[in-house]
This record gives sequence, C-alpha cells and structure tokens, in this order.
Amino acid sequence: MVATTDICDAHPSLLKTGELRVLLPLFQSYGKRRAFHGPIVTVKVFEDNVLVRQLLEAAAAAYRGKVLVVDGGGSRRCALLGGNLARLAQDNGWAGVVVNGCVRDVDEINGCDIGVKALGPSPVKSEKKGAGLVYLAPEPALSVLVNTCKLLDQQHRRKRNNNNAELSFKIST
Ligand SMILES: O=C([O-])CC(=O)C(=O)O
Ligand SMILES: [Mg+2]
Repeated sequence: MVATTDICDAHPSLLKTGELRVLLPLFQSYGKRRAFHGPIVTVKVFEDNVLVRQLLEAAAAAYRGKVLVVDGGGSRRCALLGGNLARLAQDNGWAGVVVNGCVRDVDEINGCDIGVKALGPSPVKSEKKGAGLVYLAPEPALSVLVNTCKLLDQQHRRKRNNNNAELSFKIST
C-alpha cells in the first residue's frame, strides 16, 4: 500500500491545481481496515439510507473492490450505515465505505473486514423513503486511495459534470 503522504509529496502540482485533494481530518475510522482504496461509486442522500442498502446488498460483481462514497450532506442527526449494512458491504466485496455523515452499531462495524470512514456515531436510524441519487463513475479506471488522501472529489465533480454518468436511481417519498 502506498502511503498517502508519499502521494502528496510526489504530486505537488496536482495538489496546487486541485486535481489531487485531501480529506479534511474530520473522519473517524471504523471497521478492520484503517486504510483502503478502490474506484468509487457515489450515492447522494440526506438522512435516508434506502439507496445505500440497495447498493450494498446488490451483490454485483462490478462493485467488488470498490469504495462506496455516501454523501450524506454532513448530517449528524442520524446514521446512514450500521452493522447490518457493513456486513453486506463485507460479504459483497466492497473495499470500504466513506460516509459524509454518521454510522451506528459501531461495535458491529468494527468486527467487519472492510474500512469505514465517517464523521462519528449516531444511534438514531435514518428515514427509509428511498430518496437520493446514485452517480456512476465514467472513468472506472480512476482509483482512489482513502486514508487521509482523496481523489474522490475530483471524480465526484467529473461525474456531476457528465449528465450521462448521473443515474437517477429512484426518488419516491
Ligand atoms: O438499519 C439501518 O438504518 C442501519 C443499521 O442499523 C444497520 O445497518 O444495521
Ligand atoms: Mg443495526
């Protein structure tokens, strides 16, 4: 595994242009893997984790080794991932999950052989209405290293700019 520090040192120009960006040190580590990496799949939700479950339980070969980025808008009012979802992620071969939001069942998540980064714990479960968006990566070859370093935003931005890559999954309330 390449250290994220070494990636930053090797690419100062990319850091300047913003093509290489690092996570702010806001994330806590959960799960057995503190460091993990992989191409990302991004789901955007707000206080509702139905789409997160749909992705993690899909058992699709295409998701093996990938990192699920859950853009939960930074809400700390409820959890978007818990022990059951973390176990699904592990069993279906995801490398890890990054949650811009909270997790619950922390002891159960810590028993899973995946990496999870999240803002913190919340014991409160989320809504179950199924609102949100899933973004598919237009460049599946673009990998990310998730430790303290992220190419995630870059990929996320490209996806936002590419309408074809944005799949409206299900919006029903
Ligand atoms: O059901 C949820 O919202 C999250 C949860 O507790 C789990 O994954 O175990
Ligand atoms: Mg639970």
